[in-house]
Amino acid sequence: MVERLKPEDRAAGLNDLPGWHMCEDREAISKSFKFHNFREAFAFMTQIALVAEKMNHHPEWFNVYRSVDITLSTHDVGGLSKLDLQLAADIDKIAGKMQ
Ligand SMILES: C[C@H](O)[C@H](O)[C@H]1CNC2=NC(N)=NC(=O)C2=N1
Repeated sequence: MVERLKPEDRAAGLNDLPGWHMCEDREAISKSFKFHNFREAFAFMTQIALVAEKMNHHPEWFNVYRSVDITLSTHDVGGLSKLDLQLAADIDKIAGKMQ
């Protein structure tokens, strides 16, 4: 069972994830991405979906046209775990490859 991160580990992890920030209303992190068009935004989401399935750790996200807003938290622990930091890093890697 994955553990909820201690505040210091959460802060350290976030430091290594530019653009990701803590949500104001809950223990979760979030980042917004913008692409050239819907096709690219959806390709981004498709690649994330494959990684998320492998990890058995799934994003909350909101897509409108070429924007994708992603929120990560670990529902099983009611907060953040190392899985959220891992998935955030993987998401940034996917976004980086698309530019
Ligand atoms: C039973 C199953 O392992 C769990 O529900 C997994 C699936 N995906 C998950 N995704 C996220 N973001 N948090 C979880 O706690 C979680 N738990």
